[in-house]
Amino acid sequence: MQVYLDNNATTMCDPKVVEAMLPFFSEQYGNPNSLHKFGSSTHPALMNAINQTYKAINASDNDDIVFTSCATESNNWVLQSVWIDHVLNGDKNHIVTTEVEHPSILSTCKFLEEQGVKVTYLPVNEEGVVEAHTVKSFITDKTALVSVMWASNETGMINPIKEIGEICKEKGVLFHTDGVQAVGKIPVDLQDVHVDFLSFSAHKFHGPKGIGGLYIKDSQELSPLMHGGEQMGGRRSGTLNVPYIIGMGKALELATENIEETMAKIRAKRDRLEDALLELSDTFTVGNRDNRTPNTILISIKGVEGEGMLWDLNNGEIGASTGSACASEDLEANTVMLAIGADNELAHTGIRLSLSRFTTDAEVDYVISHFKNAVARLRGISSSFAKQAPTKGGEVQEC
Ligand SMILES: Cc1ncc(COP(=O)(O)O)c(CN[C@@H](CS)C(=O)O)c1O
Repeated sequence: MQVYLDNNATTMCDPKVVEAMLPFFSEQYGNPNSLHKFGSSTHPALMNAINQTYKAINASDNDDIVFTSCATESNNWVLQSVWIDHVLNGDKNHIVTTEVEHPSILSTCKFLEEQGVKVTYLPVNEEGVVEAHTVKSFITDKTALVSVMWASNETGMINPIKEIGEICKEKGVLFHTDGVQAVGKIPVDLQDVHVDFLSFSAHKFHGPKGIGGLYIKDSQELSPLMHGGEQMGGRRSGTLNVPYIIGMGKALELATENIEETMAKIRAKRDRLEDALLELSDTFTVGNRDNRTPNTILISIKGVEGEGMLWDLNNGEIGASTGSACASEDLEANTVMLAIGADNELAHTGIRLSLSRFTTDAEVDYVISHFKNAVARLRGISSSFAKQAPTKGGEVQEC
């Protein structure tokens, strides 16, 4: 049995999404900006996809949604253009973000620091969540932007975005949220939550890789990163990726049409899996389930290196990760586990399991069985663990 439990890295394209996309590769393949029928024949489906996208996040007609190639582009666009508009051409010089953002935020902030921008990387609490009062305390009159992810790709933990948005609105500071792990997974209602910018990416909610978007509140000014061609009203030049935009729209419709019911079904499987794995001695999972995306588990297994566990799971045809795929090449400790206070040894034991609406009960049963056997195998050969007698209480005593 093959079981895919790395849906926070990317998801399978829903077959219904593929079906919606197909006609726009070799039948209705015109450039939407062309004046002839080959181009204009794509417009009805494009408009439908745009409407599906607006509906999925409850954006208003006054707002802009600009299609990008991915959330990494969307994140880079917001950070670099706020720098251009409000630092280089304004009187601001400060950005507030968190220690646990995705590399596309953290690396871009590092680049901006090299250009002289002051960046505050806020700590997270023991649950991996940034607290709204902490954000408030670091905003100054020189702050150009606050950027806090809606939900963590590593832990699934959900940040207090509504509170932070109210603080930023009150202080007159622009607010960006990286919504990649929220859109299509939990309710995102931008008439209820104040954000100026929101990044999202289709391959996180069973759409195609290579298409994402940036929500821009009230269609406010934001210098373009991509010039030439004037598509999207000049906000993001480049020929529109018609099949992928249509695929993203369909994926959003499928992901959000009964989102509460879908979340409940995924959470039931996740909780059953998490409860079973926590029966193993000296394990813990990060974060309160009630404040976590319904599909994610970040579990620490004392005495078992994350990479070794991944290898064993992979041998059992189970796909998981030690954290963000972007960081999977390096054998560094999980940065989020370090940020919540785990020591370096423990931070190397994290395994991220992320389910989807396609995960079955039979797959969960298989993973439970294989995971427990793998832990027993790996602990049996672990020098650091073998000497210790695991206890129910989790406090392991020297033999
Ligand atoms: C919160 C967050 N923000 C941005 C991205 C990047 O999305 P792209 O569309 O691939 O550019 C991701 C993708 N995180 C994957 C791959 S690194 C993970 O394994 O966690 C994300 O989770």
